[in-house]
Amino acid sequence: MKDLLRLLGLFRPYAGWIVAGTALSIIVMLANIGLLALSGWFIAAMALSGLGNQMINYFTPAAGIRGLAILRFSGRYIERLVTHEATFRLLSQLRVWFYDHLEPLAPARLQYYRGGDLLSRIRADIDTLDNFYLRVLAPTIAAAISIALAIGFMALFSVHVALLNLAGLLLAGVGLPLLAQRLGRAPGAQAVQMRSELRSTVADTVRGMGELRIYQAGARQGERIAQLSGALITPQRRQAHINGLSTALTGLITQLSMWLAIIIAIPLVAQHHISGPVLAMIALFVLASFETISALPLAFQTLGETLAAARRIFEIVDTPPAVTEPDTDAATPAHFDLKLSGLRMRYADDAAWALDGIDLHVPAGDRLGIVGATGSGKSSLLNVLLRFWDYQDGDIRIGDTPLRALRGETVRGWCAVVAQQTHLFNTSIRQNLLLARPEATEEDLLNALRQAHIDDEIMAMPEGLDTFVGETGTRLSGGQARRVSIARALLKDAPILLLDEPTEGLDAASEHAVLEALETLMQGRTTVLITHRPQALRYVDDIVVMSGGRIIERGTSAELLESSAYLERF
Ligand SMILES: Nc1ncnc2c1ncn2[C@@H]1O[C@H](COP(=O)(O)OP(=O)(O)OP(=O)(O)O)[C@@H](O)[C@H]1O
Repeated sequence: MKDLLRLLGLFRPYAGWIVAGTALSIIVMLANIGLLALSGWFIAAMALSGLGNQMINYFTPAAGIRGLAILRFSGRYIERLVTHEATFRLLSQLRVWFYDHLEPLAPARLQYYRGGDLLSRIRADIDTLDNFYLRVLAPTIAAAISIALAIGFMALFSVHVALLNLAGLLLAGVGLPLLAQRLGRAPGAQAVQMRSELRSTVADTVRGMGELRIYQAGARQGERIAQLSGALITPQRRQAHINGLSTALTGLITQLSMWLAIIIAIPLVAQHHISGPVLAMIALFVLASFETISALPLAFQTLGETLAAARRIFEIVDTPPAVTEPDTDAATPAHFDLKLSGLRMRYADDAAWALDGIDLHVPAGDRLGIVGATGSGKSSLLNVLLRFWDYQDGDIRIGDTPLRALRGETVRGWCAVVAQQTHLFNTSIRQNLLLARPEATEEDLLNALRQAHIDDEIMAMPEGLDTFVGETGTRLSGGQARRVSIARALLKDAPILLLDEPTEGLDAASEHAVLEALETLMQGRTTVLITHRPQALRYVDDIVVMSGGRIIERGTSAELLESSAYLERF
């Protein structure tokens, strides 16, 4: 119930559209019932007048029938327009709303979710939420109002028939759907879960296609996907059975109600309470009134699936970000030097300290190299500086401003990052560069590429700046991708530069080219360079050595690099 109310709250901004769509579907339903009932009356009245040789005004009912028919199809057309427009508006807003909540969780809180699972929540679960309006909310409200009006109208002719009709409608429209919902809840939730699992596995498979081919594991992975897909059929089959049974029972109740209504109404004709044509009208009215509840079984069945999707969405939306942001930013510092004192950080309350009492000072414009064995805490330091993770003890200042007094967005705006795995989007080199500065001119882009020592190589490609880089930059060599990301960092023109193993995995020639590009990038910027490569360390002023989250050695680059024994350790 709590989830349902919360879901309703999400739809509140679209109340106008929802009311319009619902009102139109009520009009269509009532026009349909009216059409059938009036036609029944008209045909019976015409037949009786023929038998009794009586005059009858057939213009008015004929016009009424035509009017109702026009109202029915034009109403249906406008209703579809309105409900679809509302659906698309809702859908786009829901996605943006979800993304707004998702973004602050990256990367810290999202590391526990599989990529495909997140994708499934963004796409399929949001689509399922959208069913709530089209298949649950609108049909339920429309049915409730239409039933009240229809039964009120029937009571004008016969209270008994009205009560019988109401009982039939409640049984088919509420009793059956409730039963179907109970039965459909488990397979509904199961289907959502399994679809998400299937999507995650397919996404994983597509990403790992290369490895699967190398290890000839494609067939095994294919079998796994087939198994998951086969398993999904079981809850879907159960849902289909429930659906079919509920449709069949609805049909049965509809027919029974009509026949019982005729049986109740025949004595009324005999007692001259109603005329013969009204009997025909009553029978067809009862039959047609069941259209009001025709969408309810599906509505109740969909509700289980929708609520399961809503819970998965709310689970993410309710996750608190790893870093608590201040409402407003403190003043921008005059100098971008970095001061860390007594800094301690761990990823969970019961985890070991990833950073355990770090004291550091990088004056503005200076370059600090950090080395250390794997797991010594180097990347954790960058995670904290970038406000992706919070720290538990100690203090970090940019200039004189405490890091915690600054919003993450602001801090990240002052930092350019080049890492071993800087992500390039599957679009053109131009678009990848514009990410850093959307307003950059062609000349700015070429300048950045020149400074990153990659302009010649890119301009030699047939499509130059418009060359597509492929998924995660696979159409570029490792060194080229690294230099494109350096050009991007140059365009950003940020005062602080964070470099995480920027030359890792490159051969000597590529490393040299990347280091030349980095040399330009580092000019005048406060730089923290994490690296294992002795070549790279020649470009920094000071070096600290980390181990187990602590700084165990520090000195100038010249001092430490003199010791060859030291270099061999990392
Ligand atoms: N996202 C994370 N969640 C939980 N623990 C983490 C996370 N990232 C790092 N750790 C842990 O924190 C410690 C420090 O890891 P960190 O990645 O900072 O080391 P590193 O020196 O950068 O290592 P490498 O050179 O391999 O990148 C390790 O024990 C690691 O397991």
